[in-house]
Formats: sequence, structure tokens, C-alpha cells
Amino acid sequence: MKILFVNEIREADAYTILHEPIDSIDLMERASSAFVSWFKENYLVGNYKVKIFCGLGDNGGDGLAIARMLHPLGYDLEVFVVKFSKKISENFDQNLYRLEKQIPVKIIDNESFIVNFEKKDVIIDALLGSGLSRSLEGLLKSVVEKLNESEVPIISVDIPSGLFANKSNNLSDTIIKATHTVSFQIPKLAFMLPQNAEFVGDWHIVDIGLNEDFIEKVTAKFFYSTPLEVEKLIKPRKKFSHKGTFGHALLVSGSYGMMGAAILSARACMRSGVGKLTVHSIPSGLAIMQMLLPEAMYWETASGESDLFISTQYNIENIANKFQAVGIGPGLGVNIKIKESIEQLCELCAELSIPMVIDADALNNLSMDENRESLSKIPKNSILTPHPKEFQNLLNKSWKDDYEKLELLTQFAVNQGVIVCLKGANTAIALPDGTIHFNSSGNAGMAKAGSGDVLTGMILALLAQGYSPKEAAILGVYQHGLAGDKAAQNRGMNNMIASDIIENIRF
Ligand SMILES: NC(=O)C1=CN([C@@H]2O[C@H](COP(=O)(O)OP(=O)(O)OC[C@H]3O[C@@H](n4cnc5c(N)ncnc54)[C@H](OP(=O)(O)O)[C@@H]3O)[C@@H](O)[C@H]2O)[C@@H](O)CC1
Ligand SMILES: Nc1ncnc2c1ncn2[C@@H]1O[C@H](COP(=O)(O)OP(=O)(O)O)[C@@H](O)[C@H]1O
Ligand SMILES: [K+]
Repeated sequence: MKILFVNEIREADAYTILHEPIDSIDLMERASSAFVSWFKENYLVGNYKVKIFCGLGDNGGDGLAIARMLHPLGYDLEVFVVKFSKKISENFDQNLYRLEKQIPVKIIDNESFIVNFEKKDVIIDALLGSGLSRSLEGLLKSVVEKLNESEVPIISVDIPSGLFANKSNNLSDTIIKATHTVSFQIPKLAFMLPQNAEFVGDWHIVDIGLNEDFIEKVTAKFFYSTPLEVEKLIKPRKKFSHKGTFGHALLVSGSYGMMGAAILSARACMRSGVGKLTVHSIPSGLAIMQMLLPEAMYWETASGESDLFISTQYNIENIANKFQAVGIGPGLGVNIKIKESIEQLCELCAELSIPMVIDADALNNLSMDENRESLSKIPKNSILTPHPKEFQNLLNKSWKDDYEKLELLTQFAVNQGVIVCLKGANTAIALPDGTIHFNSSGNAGMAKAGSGDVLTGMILALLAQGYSPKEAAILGVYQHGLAGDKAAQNRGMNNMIASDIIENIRF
């Protein structure tokens, strides 16, 4: 699903009105009705007193139309219009006229207004939408402050009032802190970013029938991977297939005291459809791996230092025509000799065009040099799976806000010619073509040691099966989050562990 910028959403709006038998006021009617359908399911009539706060633009118009639709359903309603300007939109004006025939509207036109909130209240925020042009001040600011202090749930129409849809707010800005945001058809970039979580709350998309041809034609930079889109990527297992059909993966992982990472990664790999898996790790890991995961084969490192992961065994004979994909990183440790092993494997994979997924300590090793020269060893189209700290290490710098982080992420993926999965809630997958795909699955129960190791194994399995790096990244990240969601359902977010994610992998 495309994430469009405000000007593009406005164009989609205009295009729909021009090319379909629908007026602007009726499109607003559709949007409001879609909001009402969501609202009546989630805030049952009779249980709540609804206070709707409307601005003077089309977002305010939505608020008035929503009020008109909720009233006949039996909701206990109070409608406030905040007169912060002389300018009103036509749709607002028309909806005010329609509503006032039905119920009275209260005007807030100065900062000394008083609204008393009760426990049963729910606020609908229709003050400002995507037309926000500057930070809130004066009357609007003080209304938003009062709503935020009310301690009752706030449901924002389209976007929390005061939040910019596709650029950063100032830290001092006053913005509605919504419990839920019900947005029209197209998710906003702001919803994907950690810095806005406290304002957006849980967000939901409702369809309002904007013209699909128009949306199809827009060249988007940002995407939100919906379950339907991602599930289409899954390749069915053919009846006459055999283990060779599904590839042989090489996982380079683990060291003394960190064999757990290798086991999590290896088990996740085997649970994600791969034909065969070989784990390359230290000699003392052999017994552990063979006991805990008998399905995997084991290839010992042969350096004198048996506790450190140091391998000098990479050569064409060992790798070519044997492995279809290589995963490297979980639990390797950081050390100059480990780095050399990693570089050697990277160079060989580049030469042999074997796809790679590179994670954790492999990334930390490759970030070791002051000038980051090791990064040039990473084969083109590799998948890198850093968490934010590892990404900072790769860049050797930080960012001032999440928008700058996205810019740096795009630049890195384009300049290095790699795929970067920047992990976290809504993992951002940056492709070498300059696009970013946000993931839609996963939960905070996954914020625990070992979750990332599981992801590496899953992506490795997909690469070995012949999924393209783009497909492997998008599908792997999504299925990992989905397994995490099922684990959270079964065990609870506090109680689940990374192994529970593996037990719930199913696709
Ligand atoms: N296609 C769709 O998705 C559909 C969208 N629809 C709805 O339309 C909404 C967008 O409507 P909108 O363009 O009228 O914008 P909205 O935010 O209501 O008001 C803008 C006004 O506020 C003013 N203003 C701005 N910032 C200000 C500030 N800080 N302080 C004071 N004033 C400020 C601004 O003034 P100006 O910047 O010109 O000075 C302008 O007058 C959208 O979010 C959705 O709810 C649906 O109805 C139908 C389909
Ligand atoms: N709040 C969250 N919501 C959704 N997913 C999360 C959240 N926190 C972490 N995750 C996921 O869990 C994984 C954690 O990976 P990582 O930080 O590398 O852990 P580790 O290295 O300990 O295995 C990532 O895939 C990340 O997207
Ligand atoms: K709003």
C-alpha cells in the first residue's frame, strides 16, 4: 500500500471528484460515514458521552458530518466548533448548516472556555487534518492542551490535530495525543515513526473510495506492506519437490557463550522452509547444536583459537555449488580476526553471486574501521538487518529525528546498493531503488534478546529457496512479526521469548 504525501492525497481527492460522479461534499460524506462505521463498533452507543471538537476546514467538516450521523444512532452528543480564524471551508459551512437543523453547536471563541469532562466521555478530534500549515498557537493550542489533560480517550479524525503528516514537528509543538487515529484510505508517513507514537496511538485505515487509477499512477517512495500484499509473495511447495528444491543455507553464527544466538537463528531457518542447513561455528558448539537441532549439519571452524569465531576456510571449493544463500552475524563477537573472516566470506559471496543476509556482530565488525572501508566488501543486494544502534555504527553518525533517520537510511541503501531492514516497530526496509517499505506486523513483546537472531534465520531460509532479496526481506520481516503476534496471543507480550516466535512461524 502506498503512503502518499499530503499534496498527493489532495490530488487523489481532486482526481476522484473530477473522474467519478461524486462531489467534494459527498466524498466528505463517505469519509465521515467510514469513520462512523469504525466508531460505532469500538465505542458502543449508550456506554459513552461523545464530545466532538471541530475546526473550520474540511477536517472540521468531517467532524460536523460525523456528529450528524452519530445523532440518529442514539449517541449522547455535544458538538463544539473552535473559531480560531475567519476562514472556513465550503464543506465545513455546508455541514454546519446541515447539522444545525438537527442539534445545536457550541462555539469556543476565546481561551477562557470551560468544558467539564467525565469518565464516560470520549472525544472526537476534528480540529485540523492534513491541511495543517504551521504549529498550533493561541486558541487552538489551548484547546488541544485542555483535551490532552482531560484523561478521556481521544479519537482523531484522519490525523491527530497539530501533527504534520510528512515532516517533523518542533519538539515544543502542542499536538493531540490520540488513543486511536482513524485515517482516510492512505496511511500517513508520520504514523510509521517512533517519535509520533504518543500522538497517533493505535491507527486504523478506513476506505473512502479514492480513485484507484490515480493512486496506481503515483510514484511513491514509501510503502506500507499490508498482509494481503505480503502473503501473495509466498511460493507454494510443489508436489514433486525435494529438499534440493528448497536450497542449502549456510549460517555463520555463534561463539563461546553465544551459541544460543546460533541455535535460535538455525531453528528459525529450518522452520521457514529451507531444504538443508549447515551451521558454521566453533568446535565447542558442535555437541550443543547437534543435540538441540539435529536437523542441521555442522561445519567446525579450524583455527587454533577455539572459543573465538575465526574461520579461514572459505574458498570456492567449500562454498560454490554448495550453498544457495549465506547468513552471517548472530553471536559472532567482535574482534579484528573475526572481521577478517567476515570480509573473506563477503568477498567470496560477491564473486560467486551468493545472496547474503548480514546481521548483528557481522555488522559491528564491518563498522570497526574509522573510515568504514569494510563496507565496500558487502556484496550488492545483500540484506542487512541492523537495529538502530547497529545502523548508527554503520553510518558512524546519528540523526536528529526520525525523518532524518529515513533520509540516511535511503542514502545508505542506494549508495551501498543493499537492502537495509532497520528493525523496530514498523521495521523500515530500504531498497537500493530508493523506496522504503514499512512492516505491518509485530509487537513490543518482541523487544527481547534473541528476536533478531530469529529474523536472520528466517530471511536466510527465504534467500536459499530462491526468493529475491527484496521478497525475502519483505516477506521475512512480515512473517517474523506475524509469528511474534501469534506468540503474544498465546503467551502474552511480557512473557513470550524469542523461542516462542519460532514456534509460531507458519506460512
Ligand atoms: N482525500 C481525503 O483524504 C479526504 C479528506 N477529507 C478531510 O479533509 C481534511 C483536510 O482538509 P483541509 O485541507 O481543509 O485541512 P484542515 O486541516 O481541516 O484545515 C486547514 C485550514 O486550517 C488552517 N490552518 C492550518 N494550520 C493551522 C494552524 N496551525 N493554525 C491555524 N489555522 C491553521 C488553514 O489555513 P492556512 O494554512 O491556509 O492559513 C486552513 O484554512 C483531511 O484531513 C480530512 O479530514 C475528507 O473530508 C474527504 C476526503
Ligand atoms: N516494539 C516492537 N514492536 C515490534 N517489533 C519489535 C519491537 N521491538 C523489537 N521488535 C523486533 O524484534 C527484533 C529485535 O531484534 P534485535 O534488536 O536485533 O534483537 P537481538 O539482537 O537481541 O536478537 C527485530 O526484528 C524488531 O523488529
Ligand atoms: K484531526
